[in-house]
Amino acid sequence: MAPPSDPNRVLIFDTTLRDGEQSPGCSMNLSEKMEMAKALAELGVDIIEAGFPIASPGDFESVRAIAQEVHGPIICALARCNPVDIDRAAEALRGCPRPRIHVFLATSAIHREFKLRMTPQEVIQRAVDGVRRARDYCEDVEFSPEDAARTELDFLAEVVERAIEAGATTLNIPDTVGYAVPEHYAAIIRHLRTTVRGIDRCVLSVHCHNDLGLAVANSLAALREGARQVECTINGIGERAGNAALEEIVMALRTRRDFFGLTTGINTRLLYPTSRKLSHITGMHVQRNKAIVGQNAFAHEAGIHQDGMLKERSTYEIMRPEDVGIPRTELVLGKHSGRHALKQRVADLGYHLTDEQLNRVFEEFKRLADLKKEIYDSDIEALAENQLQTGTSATWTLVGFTSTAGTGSQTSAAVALRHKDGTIHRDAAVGNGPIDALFKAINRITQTPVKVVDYRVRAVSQDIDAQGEAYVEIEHDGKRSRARAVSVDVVEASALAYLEVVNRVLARELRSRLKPTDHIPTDVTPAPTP
Ligand SMILES: CC(=O)SCCNC(=O)CCNC(=O)[C@H](O)C(C)(C)COP(=O)(O)OP(=O)(O)OC[C@H]1O[C@@H](n2cnc3c(N)ncnc32)[C@H](O)[C@@H]1OP(=O)(O)O
Ligand SMILES: CC(C)C(=O)C(=O)O
Ligand SMILES: [Mg+2]
Repeated sequence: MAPPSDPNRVLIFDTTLRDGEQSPGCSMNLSEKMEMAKALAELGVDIIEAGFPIASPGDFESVRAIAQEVHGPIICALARCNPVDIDRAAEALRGCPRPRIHVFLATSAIHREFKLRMTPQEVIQRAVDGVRRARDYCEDVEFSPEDAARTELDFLAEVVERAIEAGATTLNIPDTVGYAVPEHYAAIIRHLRTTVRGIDRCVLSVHCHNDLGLAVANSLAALREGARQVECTINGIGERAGNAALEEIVMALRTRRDFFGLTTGINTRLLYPTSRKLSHITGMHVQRNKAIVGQNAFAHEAGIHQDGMLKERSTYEIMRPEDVGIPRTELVLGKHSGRHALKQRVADLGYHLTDEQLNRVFEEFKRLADLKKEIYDSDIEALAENQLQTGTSATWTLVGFTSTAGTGSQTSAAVALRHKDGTIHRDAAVGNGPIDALFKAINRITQTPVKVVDYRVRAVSQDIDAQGEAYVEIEHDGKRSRARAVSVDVVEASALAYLEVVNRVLARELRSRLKPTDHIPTDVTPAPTP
């Protein structure tokens, strides 16, 4: 592939399905890889490395299917510098409108001596033969001198030059073991750009691992030196500590365009949905404080920050959550929060307190926050109710339920609820699984259909009789409510959490009838990006 006509355009080479899949616990089957490949194409990546066809019949099939069905990006297959690997890669890519074969061979002294057991001259010859064979099949050939960052610089330059002469069109410089630091890696790229003949006709690429937590920093340093393809993965998954995270590189380039002056073709609003899709498929969760896509990436708990955010979001946010596909900034109430954020949340929950009442709620809130890790809306409501004594207590309580589920049979649930007037109401429903059936049965009784936007269960203690915690987040009338409940039975925990949010919706409606006032949204209205 020739370099892009725009010298400032960075090509995003996604290797989630190859290097990412090499993460322990991240193997994907054909249909999962296909689903991810389609999501990556929609995200706007330029190249998808779909797999390593010689690795297994399943990987061969995945590359073949993606090459046939996913159009738009270049589809790339990995091969060692072995004829059999290259032939297999070419076979998997047959019929692909935009194929690329990626051949690699380690060049560092450690790998030459101990792993490959080859002399430097043998390494050069093997690399040249591999690139030539790949070129017999396709015009777009990438070559990677594996462990480049630990390779003698002059030898690295020689191998790269010989690979270009043999027909490589993209030269990728991997920091295979995450050993480089930004200035060092930038110097390697600078050296290659200034000494290797023919390199300006090719795309210079970077591929960094995160063993020292420097994968993104190293990749960005190399882009500053003229590399124009960056290899990365969604959520930074990959061998050991992972690869450079795609979302972090893309948002660094976008947010600091003033500094880098570079662009990508990524639709950034799909970053979060794509990250969620991968977590869902692999079962590998993203840490809460992960940049860009972590649960805390746009959440603020500290009072001083929350106050700043409420006055002007750019005080504490350098990106807008909606630009990465996260619906909104979250002001989380906890022991570090202050009066401004509490006042906003209390108002959002439909309570209208005097300054004196609010001060009392604030004192109680701080006392509670010292005892609890997280403060839920239900806690704030209880504190506000205490001040107002409005009598909007829970409308419905759970009396009991049964649910039936089994292979091949339809799932159903029967529920009994007590209304606060003392009457017992019973109903039943069928659904897609016990939780769906249960929620539907509750809806039939309460006549308060709400939209579930998030639902999760997790064990909160160990062993087979572990307590299960259910988390339910719903949307009603454009407002969100969340609740958690714990029980040894996760279905019961789910029913209790769901009832709590339904009760909250009903209480809010009641309060608005008691004292109609203007709605003050909790969400922070984003200001335009500078
Ligand atoms: C840095 C990277 O991410 S490289 C990609 C790493 N990914 C993977 O290894 C995942 C898929 N791998 C596999 O399924 C298997 O390792 C296979 C099918 C590729 C090979 O399996 P096996 O033939 O049983 O070999 P094994 O993996 O045990 O050893 C690797 C062999 O390849 C050789 N080799 C390693 N890299 C290369 C290369 N780039 N070119 C040629 N030979 C190579 C090794 O020296 C070793 O050769 P030897 O058998 O003569 O000692
Ligand atoms: C195959 C190569 C590019 C690789 O993944 C690495 O060196 O890390
Ligand atoms: Mg790698």
